[in-house]
Amino acid sequence: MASNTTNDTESLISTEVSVDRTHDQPASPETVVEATDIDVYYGDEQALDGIDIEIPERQVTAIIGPSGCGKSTFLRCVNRMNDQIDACRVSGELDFHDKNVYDDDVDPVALRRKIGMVFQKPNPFPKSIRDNVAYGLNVQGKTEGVDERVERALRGAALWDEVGDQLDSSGLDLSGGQQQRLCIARAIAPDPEVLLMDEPTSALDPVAASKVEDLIDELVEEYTVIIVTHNMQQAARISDKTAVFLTGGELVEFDDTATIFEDPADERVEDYITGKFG
Ligand SMILES: Nc1ncnc2c1ncn2[C@@H]1O[C@H](COP(=O)(O)OP(=O)(O)OP(=O)(O)O)[C@@H](O)[C@H]1O
Repeated sequence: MASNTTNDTESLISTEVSVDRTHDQPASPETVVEATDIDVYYGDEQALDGIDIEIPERQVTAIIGPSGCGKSTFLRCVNRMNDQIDACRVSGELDFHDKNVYDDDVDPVALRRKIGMVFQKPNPFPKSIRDNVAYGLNVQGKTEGVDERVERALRGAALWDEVGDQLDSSGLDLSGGQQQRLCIARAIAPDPEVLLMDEPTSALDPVAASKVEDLIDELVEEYTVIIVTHNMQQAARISDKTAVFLTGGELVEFDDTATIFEDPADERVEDYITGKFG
């Protein structure tokens, strides 16, 4: 423990945040995404300061921290969604399988097929369920096996049983929780390796949020998941690793989730986890 508040902290943790991740993990997983000295500026304002992190394959990595500390900015660095923000400038190296995604020869659209993204608010297109899921495949010009891939993605997103007989209905007619799982199906249909999730349950009711959490637990068998969450209980429940960002855009600690919540090395992390600030 980093400070002399050990007993207070333990009692808070035991009542408020329980780490119950049971996902089987390989002893030494491969690194799939590696950031080295990533700085991000919006105009003159620095949002991230020298981020170094290695994200392991087929695990859930949670990014937590107070509002404005750069969590979403980091997530958007990974698949270059920040390219779409004019004022945003990124420096440093962000490797996906040892290839810097900021190299000139990287096509961001192709990158985003490999590194899909799910947002806070479900954002299905005003199209049928089938066309929502097939969207990425259509953009790629894929015509063969589309129906099979739509079914596989909907099954993967735990939605097939609910919508398999109404694929021509509008995605907008689904409930919020179903819409979010539809967006997850859309993200996994092109067969990505990494799923970036930016507070994917915060707009959902508790039952729908719980379904998405269960789904993440299944998705990680096939995909690497990086999830931004404000909900520390959720991070403790679903993640293998946790990265704690603090104000100033600094990554102050990154470790196994159990270590972050039960025995953090940095006093500021302990203060944040125990609700002393943020
Ligand atoms: N498009 C943008 N233009 C200018 N500044 C931005 C933009 N997006 C984020 N910022 C600034 O960058 C900093 C980090 O923002 P970011 O949204 O990444 O933080 P966050 O930790 O995800 O916040 P929250 O938890 O509130 O969503 C903040 O100061 C924010 O105001």
